[in-house]
Amino acid sequence: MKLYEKKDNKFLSLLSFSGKYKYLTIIGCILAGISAVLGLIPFIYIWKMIEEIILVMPNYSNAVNLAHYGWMALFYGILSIGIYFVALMCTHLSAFRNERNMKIITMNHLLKLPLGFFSNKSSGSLRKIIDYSSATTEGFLAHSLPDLISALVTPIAFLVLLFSYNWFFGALSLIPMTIALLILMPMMRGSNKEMLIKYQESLEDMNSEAVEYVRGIPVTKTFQQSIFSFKNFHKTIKDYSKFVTSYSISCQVPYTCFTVSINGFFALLIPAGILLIGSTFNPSLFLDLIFYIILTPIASLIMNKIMFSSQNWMIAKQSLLKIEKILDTKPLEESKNPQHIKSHQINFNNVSFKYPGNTKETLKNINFEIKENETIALVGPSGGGKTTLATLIPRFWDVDSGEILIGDVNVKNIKEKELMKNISFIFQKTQLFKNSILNNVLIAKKDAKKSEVLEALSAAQCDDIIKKLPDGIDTVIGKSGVHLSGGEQQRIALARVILKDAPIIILDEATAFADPENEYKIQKAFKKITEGKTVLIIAHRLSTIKNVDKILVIQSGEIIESGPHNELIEADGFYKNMWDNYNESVQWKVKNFQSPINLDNEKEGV
Ligand SMILES: Nc1ncnc2c1ncn2[C@@H]1O[C@H](COP(=O)(O)OP(=O)(O)OP(=O)(O)O)[C@@H](O)[C@H]1O
Repeated sequence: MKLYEKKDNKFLSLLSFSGKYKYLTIIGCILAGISAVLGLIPFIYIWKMIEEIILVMPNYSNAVNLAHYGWMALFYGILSIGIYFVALMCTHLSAFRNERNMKIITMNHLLKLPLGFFSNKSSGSLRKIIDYSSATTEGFLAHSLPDLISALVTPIAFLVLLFSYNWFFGALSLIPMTIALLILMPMMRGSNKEMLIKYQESLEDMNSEAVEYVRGIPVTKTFQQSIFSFKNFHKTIKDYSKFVTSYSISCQVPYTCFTVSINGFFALLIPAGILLIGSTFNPSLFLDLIFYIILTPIASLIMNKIMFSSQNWMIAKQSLLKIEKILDTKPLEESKNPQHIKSHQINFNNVSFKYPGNTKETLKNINFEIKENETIALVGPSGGGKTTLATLIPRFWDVDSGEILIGDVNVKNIKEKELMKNISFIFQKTQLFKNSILNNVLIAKKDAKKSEVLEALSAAQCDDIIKKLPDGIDTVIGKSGVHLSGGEQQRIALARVILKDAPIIILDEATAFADPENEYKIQKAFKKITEGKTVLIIAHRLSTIKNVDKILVIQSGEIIESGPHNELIEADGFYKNMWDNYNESVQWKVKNFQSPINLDNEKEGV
């Protein structure tokens, strides 16, 4: 049976996550309905006991059926609870399966999504969607659904009972119930439904601003902006409180009327009963009245169950929609006839691309070639599209038109595993795990020997880092007292790339190495990594790319100039202007700071 099928009916969509366990949900619901009906029977026996007592008054010894009625009430009460227990077991088993499958299906789908999808979403927000959504839908299926079914089934049995004893009292009891239903229905639909969605959204906004506020405390303190920084968080709290107040006020009248009507049976029944019974005592009429006084409070229980279960369904439905949004994101297409890479030359042929949801193209008609073992640099103004262009090679996104070839094979026809094996992508922002340095590097090549890892670390200029750590390469990063600077983290990440030894290197040169010594070492490691490889480097410091084979100048998603450094300088165009500005800024830096780096190194590239 296929797990998860998107359907227009969201309840069926949700249930499909349970697979064949969905039948347990159905059985659970049927049992919950039976239990609800059986739960009414003890009330009849209690009433019968009262009836017998009243009819034999004052000769109580004649009340011979009391014990039988009592046992029957107890029997049906226990039977009803027992069946409800089994019903809950069934719905729980199915709900647990549903939660588990929802998590597995969503996580599996995430693994198939283009890597670019994750650049738009924080891992925290994805985790929250998956955890929170599966937990709320589990809660609904396990508890609220059987409650809702029993609350819907009970009124039918209840109505039969109401009219089988005394139609007048039955009709009278029905008036507050009908009023309550009429109030409840609009509360569960239309603007109130939207209000509930908005309520959830404003709660989420407030929570994420709270996280943002706590995360930003060091920055805001540095700039002594505590009140300013609190403004956003304060605004979400105020918005939330404003919303909740107006929501509560809007519910005030209908909810009060609802509560009054579901609890107001007595206000109608007792005076009506007294009027009907009149001055001459009619025991049969009096008994009917007692019966309705015993029975009608069940109605308020039913109404409350309907209200809370419907609310929980609305929340579960919103959660399901969030999961469906992730599942609707198209995974990368796997080629039916995958081909192997024969060389490591890269070609961009008429490539155009725009980000999902954007109207403007980020890259327009890009054409260039990187021959095997050549190094090409991308330069240009911020936001021009350099990173976007580089991320298209390892298929973070698929191109909208044109093609990207590696060794004459379209990247779309290369198996993901082979593509990833052949490319190392060095990001500006390093991601190290809270694990030992050894395991952090081993991610690049699981079966590598310790000596290979040490060699890679040494080539990545990490010897000084390892030496100062208490347990050498077995030191766990992030453990108390073990902290690596940004530059040191970058060097550990470079060791991974050296160990992986992929023939194609895509390198996003970091700009934020504050420490000149780190910067020098990283440049040295970069040199080692790129030897004999096909390299695409996104350069921010022009000195490092002076000797590359070709430089592409990207502006507004287009290649506006291309060629080696000297040719571009001679052309006296955009690049020449960038180069002059860059040199000016280097001179300015040297004048203002006593950098320990040799200026020759800086200008010639290392
Ligand atoms: N994930 C994304 N979703 C939507 N738009 C994006 C995304 N990433 C980048 N962009 C947009 O694409 C354009 C190009 O961005 P890109 O990061 O490729 O530029 P860049 O030249 O690498 O900039 P920088 O030098 O500052 O890193 C920008 O306008 C940016 O806002």
